[in-house]
Amino acid sequence: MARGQATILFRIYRSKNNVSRVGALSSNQCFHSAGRCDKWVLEKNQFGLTFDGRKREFSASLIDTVRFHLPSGNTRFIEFKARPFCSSVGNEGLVNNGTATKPKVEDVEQESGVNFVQGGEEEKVEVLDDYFDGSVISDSTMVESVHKNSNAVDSNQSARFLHLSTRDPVEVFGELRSTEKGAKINRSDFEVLREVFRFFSNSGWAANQALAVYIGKSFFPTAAGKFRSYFIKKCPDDVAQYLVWLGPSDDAVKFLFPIFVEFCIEEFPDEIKRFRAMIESADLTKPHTWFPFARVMKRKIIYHCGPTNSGKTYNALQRFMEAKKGIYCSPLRLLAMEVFDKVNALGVYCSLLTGQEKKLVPFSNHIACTVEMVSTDEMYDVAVIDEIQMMSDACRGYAWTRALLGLMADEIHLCGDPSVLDVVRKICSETGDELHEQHYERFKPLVVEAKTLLGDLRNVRSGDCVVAFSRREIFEVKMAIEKHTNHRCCVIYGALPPETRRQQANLFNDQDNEFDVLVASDAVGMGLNLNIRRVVFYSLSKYNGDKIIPVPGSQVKQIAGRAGRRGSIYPDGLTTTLNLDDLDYLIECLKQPFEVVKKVGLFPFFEQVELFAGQLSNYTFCQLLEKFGENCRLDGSYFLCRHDHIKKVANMLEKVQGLSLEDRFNFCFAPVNIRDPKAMYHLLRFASSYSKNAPVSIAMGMPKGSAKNDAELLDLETKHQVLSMYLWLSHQFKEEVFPYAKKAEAMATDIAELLGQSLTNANWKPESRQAGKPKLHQQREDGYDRPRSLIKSYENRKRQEKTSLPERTEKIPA
Ligand SMILES: Nc1ncnc2c1ncn2[C@@H]1O[C@H](COP(=O)(O)OP(=O)(O)OP(=O)(O)O)[C@@H](O)[C@H]1O
Ligand SMILES: [Mg+2]
Repeated sequence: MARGQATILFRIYRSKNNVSRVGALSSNQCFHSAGRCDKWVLEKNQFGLTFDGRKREFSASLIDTVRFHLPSGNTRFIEFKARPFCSSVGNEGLVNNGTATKPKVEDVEQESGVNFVQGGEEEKVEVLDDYFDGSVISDSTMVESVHKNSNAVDSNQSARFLHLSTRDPVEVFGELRSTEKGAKINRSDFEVLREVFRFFSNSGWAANQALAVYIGKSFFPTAAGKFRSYFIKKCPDDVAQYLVWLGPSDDAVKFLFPIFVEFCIEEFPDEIKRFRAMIESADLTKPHTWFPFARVMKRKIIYHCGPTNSGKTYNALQRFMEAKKGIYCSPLRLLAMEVFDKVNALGVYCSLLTGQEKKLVPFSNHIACTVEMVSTDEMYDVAVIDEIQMMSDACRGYAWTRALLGLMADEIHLCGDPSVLDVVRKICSETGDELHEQHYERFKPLVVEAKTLLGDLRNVRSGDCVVAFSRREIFEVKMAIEKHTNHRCCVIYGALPPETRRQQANLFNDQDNEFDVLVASDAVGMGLNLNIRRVVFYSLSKYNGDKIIPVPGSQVKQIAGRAGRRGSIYPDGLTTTLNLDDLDYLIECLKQPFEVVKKVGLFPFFEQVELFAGQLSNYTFCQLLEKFGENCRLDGSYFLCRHDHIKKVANMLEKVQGLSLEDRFNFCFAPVNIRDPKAMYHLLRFASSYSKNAPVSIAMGMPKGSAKNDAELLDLETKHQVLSMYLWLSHQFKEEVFPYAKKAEAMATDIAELLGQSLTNANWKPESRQAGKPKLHQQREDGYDRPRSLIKSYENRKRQEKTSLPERTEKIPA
């Protein structure tokens, strides 16, 4: 090592009572629940930090700012790229310290004349156990805001308080404890001190850091209040003066915090114990350890990585069919059904398992299932997990994560775009599985037609798929096309049952009929085998349940990529927009590289929720879920999946007496459209009957025929969803309690057929399920509504940057 250089080393001590704890390192001090134990040491220009516990990596993400003193007395700042111990953002919950990230050392070299060398480029901080001889310079750690420039501090005052700022908080606290009565403080100083403590109580940083010693956020204000009374009562004069000098500031908070920790450890051992038990029961860290049987296997993972229409699933399915025993995990019922049909047609016996149906084919060793239904108890030779990028889906991601971590298969084929490749690499290195990557390109490049439809639906052509992002728009487009052209339209959107979507897809694919245009929602982006010549975006904005937003680039890519399919009559894919205004946004989306996903979804098993519930009494199930979300701990590669939908159902079922926690948990996963009051009513009815152990009736009449208007069509959609929910529950719970499953199945089949007939004839104005949803349209006189482009403003901005128009056609390589 060059002269004058120093290496950051971490020495780890086991604490006296062997307690080692996540987040043991606070901003300036090392804490663990047994108290403060650590020291900064410096030897031969090397700087080290003693730390509790065994030799292990710790997360620099838990460190905020560290200021330490070199022997010369110069104050130096080391800023570790900080993340508070507990992230208060979104669903992340507490951040675990499983993986260390490289600290960022800033400004140190310039200020100290000492070069700090960090250990290599890799993400881990090197932890050396053998370096120290234990020589300790001083307890010179102190808290300081990184933003504070020491030059700005009055140097005289600074010198005056130096002994305080560097004092061991244990010592300060010891002094407070042994003092009967503190110094007399004059009124104005007292007011300042009150402000300082108010600032401390309101500090989000302190509340976050307090979690490191298991002071929960709800208890923090109480603890801070008691700390204030205690402190002011016993405060020695020099400490009071120092705080007055610091004033209500981050510096004051960071000075007080370690003393506050000492206070809490002494004053609130029960609260700490309780909160700690709760936190530990909401521990979602190291999810790969949840599947010990999968962990003892040496699995071979093959990632088929590429854009849509590149043969990923095809190749994975070849291995699936060759295997003695295989499982195919699908993102959709529809795709599971398609694989089930295809594989059986090729002579490989295959069963089907979705939430709603179990079709057991005699002698079959293969199974096509939806990803939520995958068994982690069965052994397979080959497993396929399709659309693996869905691991990062905000709501359903956990099902893919669970399949990847838990499947007991010698060979697992993952098919998807490259967005989760990095995370999968990381997961495989944790699980010890062998990862092979196979990269794919589209069979034929996708071509953008820059002419667009010039805002006129009369320019649609045979083989077009017009994509709109609401049910209302879909029907308006269908009506306009059928009114102003000779084309007939098939329709596909999310609320339709898979059978109906399939029937519509077949109608569109079949060349011997007049249905040659497809009008579809984003539901077309995945799963269906469609012969699309050109994907035309009617608009590129959609309602996200809250506001109208531009459709995300990855989704645009996925949908546009449906155009052109190997082996179909349209092997070359084209895409464009209805309006010229939207074109640049489309091109931009297609050119965007796949985003690299950093985190994938997790959701607790029932057993984990049950364990957590054991720590809390008198909480409703919905409140339990909320608390779990607030307090769960996650490793850096995972997020907790959104569960507002689950909470909404949990809330509704609160009034149903006699359901066990497990029943509630299972009912909450029933497939129900929470925005459809009729469907919600039926779910409530099903749960009420179930809780009384009474046979659950369907209590719903069959419609007389196909729909004559949109209200009747909506009714058919709802009826099918309710039947689908009944079937799902019948598989989830005891069949005796849902004795009409066969009848429900027959009714569902008939309704899916009626829906197909209704769509073929539909020529009415659509109604909305939800009143008050913002409209995207402005009425035109020539018979159809034209979307008002939100992309336009975006485009205008872009246009100012560019002067030339796009080329007439543009090839997008992927
Ligand atoms: N080697 C092949 N021989 C014959 N047909 C193929 C071959 N590879 C792919 N195909 C066909 O090309 C089409 C697209 O392939 P596939 O569905 O596997 O693509 P993908 O990359 O999984 O796309 P998606 O994004 O739609 O899931 C399918 O109809 C498939 O049957
Ligand atoms: Mg595929």
